[in-house]
Amino acid sequence: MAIKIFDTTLRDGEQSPGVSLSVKEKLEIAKQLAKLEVDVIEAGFPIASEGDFKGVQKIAQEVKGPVIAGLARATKQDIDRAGEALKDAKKPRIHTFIATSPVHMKYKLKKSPQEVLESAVEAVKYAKTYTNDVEFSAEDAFRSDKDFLCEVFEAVIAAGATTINVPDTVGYATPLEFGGLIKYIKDNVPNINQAVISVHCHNDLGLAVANSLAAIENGAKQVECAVNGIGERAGNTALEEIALALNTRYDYFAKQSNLNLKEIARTSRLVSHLTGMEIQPNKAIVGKNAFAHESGIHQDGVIKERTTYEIMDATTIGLEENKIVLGKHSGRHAFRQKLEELGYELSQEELNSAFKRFKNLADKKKEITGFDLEAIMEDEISQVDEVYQINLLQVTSSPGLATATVQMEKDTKKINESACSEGGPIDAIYEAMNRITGLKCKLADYQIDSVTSGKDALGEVIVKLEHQDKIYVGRGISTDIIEASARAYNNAMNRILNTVTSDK
Ligand SMILES: CC(=O)SCCNC(=O)CCNC(=O)[C@H](O)C(C)(C)COP(=O)(O)OP(=O)(O)OC[C@H]1O[C@@H](n2cnc3c(N)ncnc32)[C@H](O)[C@@H]1OP(=O)(O)O
Ligand SMILES: CC(C)C(=O)C(=O)O
Repeated sequence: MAIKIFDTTLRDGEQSPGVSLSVKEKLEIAKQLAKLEVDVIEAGFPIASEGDFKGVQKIAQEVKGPVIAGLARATKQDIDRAGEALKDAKKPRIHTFIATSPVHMKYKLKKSPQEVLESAVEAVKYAKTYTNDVEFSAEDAFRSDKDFLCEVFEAVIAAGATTINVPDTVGYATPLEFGGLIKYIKDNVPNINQAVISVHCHNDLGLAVANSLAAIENGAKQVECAVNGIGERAGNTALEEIALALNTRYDYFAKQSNLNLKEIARTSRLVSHLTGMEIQPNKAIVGKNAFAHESGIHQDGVIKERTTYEIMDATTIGLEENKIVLGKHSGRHAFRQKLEELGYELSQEELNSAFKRFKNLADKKKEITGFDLEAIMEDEISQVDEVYQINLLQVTSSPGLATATVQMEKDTKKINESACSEGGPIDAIYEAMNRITGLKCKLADYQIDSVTSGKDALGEVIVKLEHQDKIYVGRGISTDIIEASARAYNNAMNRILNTVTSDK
C-alpha cells in the first residue's frame, strides 16, 4: 500500500512566522498540490479567521482529487466551522486535535487526562456528524505518557476516527525512539487496524524527515508534511524529501507515495514565491544546488557516468537537467564540455591556454556563465603572438593626476616604467606602455562595455591605435576595467609589433 501524503503547507506551513496567504494564493497552491497528486490537502484552520474559512471553503469547492481537510480544536464551535467550510468538498475530512502530554494538559488546557480523553472522544463523535472521514491528533504525542496515548487512540478509534495522528509537536524525538513509539501504538491499541496511523513531525532538531521515515518503517501509513519543509518554528517534514527518499530508496523502504514527482520542482517554486520563504541553496531535492556540480572531479565523474555522483535524476522532479556550474574548483573535462556546447572545438593546447584564463577569472568571479566563456574565447581568438606581456600594473589616482607603474616582459627580460598623466589612470598606463615598447602610436578610440552582469561582471575594452597611418584594434577583458584596458592596449601593440619592428 502506498504511503499517503497529507500536505499541510496551507495550514501548518502558513503558521511560519511572516507568512500570510490570500484566498487566491491558497487556491493556486491547492490546485498545484492536486496536480502533484497529494492524497490530502489540509487547507486551513477555519475558525482561525474569516480569510482562513474562505480559503478552506474555496478549495473545498474548486479543488478536485485530493481529500480536503480542515483543522479544528476539540470544541463544537471549531468543528462546526470546519464542517461548514468543507460542506462542498467531494471528499471532506475534519481533523480534530487535543494535546495529551502532561505539560500541555496541565498548563495550557488546564484539564485532567480524563477530561482530555472525554473531549477527544466527544470531538470525534461530533465531527462524525459532518463526515465519515475524521482524523484525530494527539498533540505533543511524543512527550505524552505512552499508555495514556494508547488509551486515547483506542477510545477515538472506537468513536469513529479513521486516521490517528502522532505528532512530534516540538521536534523532540529521535528516529529510533519515534519509530519505537509507532510500534508501541501498533502493539498496544487493540483496534488500531481500524484506523490509518499518521505522523506529523517538526524539525526543531533537523530530524523531522528522519523521524517520519522511521515511523514508516514501523507501520505509519500517512505522513504529514509541507512543501519546502515550511511550518511552525523550524518547520515540518519536507514533502519533497519524504517523496524522494521513498522513491530513491525503494530498495530499502519497499513503499512509495502516490505523488506525481514531476510536479515537485514547480510546486516548490510556487510555494516559495507565494509565501516569500526563500529556499536555501543546499536544501535537499529543491535547493538550487541540489543537482549542481562545481568541482572538477565530480564534474568529470558525472560527465562520464551521471550516477557516479548523483543518486537522483533531476528530471524525476521536473527539472530539465542537472547543472554543471563552472567555478574555481572546475576542471578541464567540464570546461571543454561547456565550450563544446557553445560550439568551440579546441586542440589540447588551445584548451590549456583558455583554461588558464578561465581559472584566473574564476578566482575573481563566483560563477562563470556562458557569456563569460564566450568572452574568454573571443579574447583567446583575438590574441596575437605576444612580443610583450604585462606582468604588473600599479596605479594611484587623485583628481587631476594619476601615476602608473607598469612592468612588461619581452624575451624573459622585465622592463619597468612609470608615467604620470592628467588624463587619468588609463592614460598614465598607456603612456608607460608606450615608453616600454618605444612605439609611437596614438589612441584613436577607446570603448568599454560590460560583457556579463552582476557585481563581478566581466568588462570588455576595445581600443583602436593609430600607427603609421594604420589602425590596429586591440581587445581585453577582465573583471577589473584597468586591467582590461591595459590588456586591450597590449593586444593592439602586439598586433603592431607583429607587423612592423619597433619605432625606436
Ligand atoms: C500544534 C499546532 O500547530 S495547533 C494549531 C496552531 N494554530 C493556530 O493556533 C493558528 C490559528 N489560531 C488562532 O487563530 C487562534 O489561536 C484561535 C482562533 C484558534 C483561538 O483564539 P483565542 O480564542 O483567542 O484563544 P488563544 O489562541 O489565545 O488560546 C487558545 C485557547 O484554546 C485552547 N485550546 C488549545 N488547543 C485546544 C484544543 N485542541 N482543544 C480545545 N481547546 C484548545 C487553549 O487552552 C486556550 O483556551 P483558553 O482560552 O480557555 O485558555
Ligand atoms: C495539530 C497538530 C497535528 C499539529 O500541528 C502539531 O501537533 O504540530
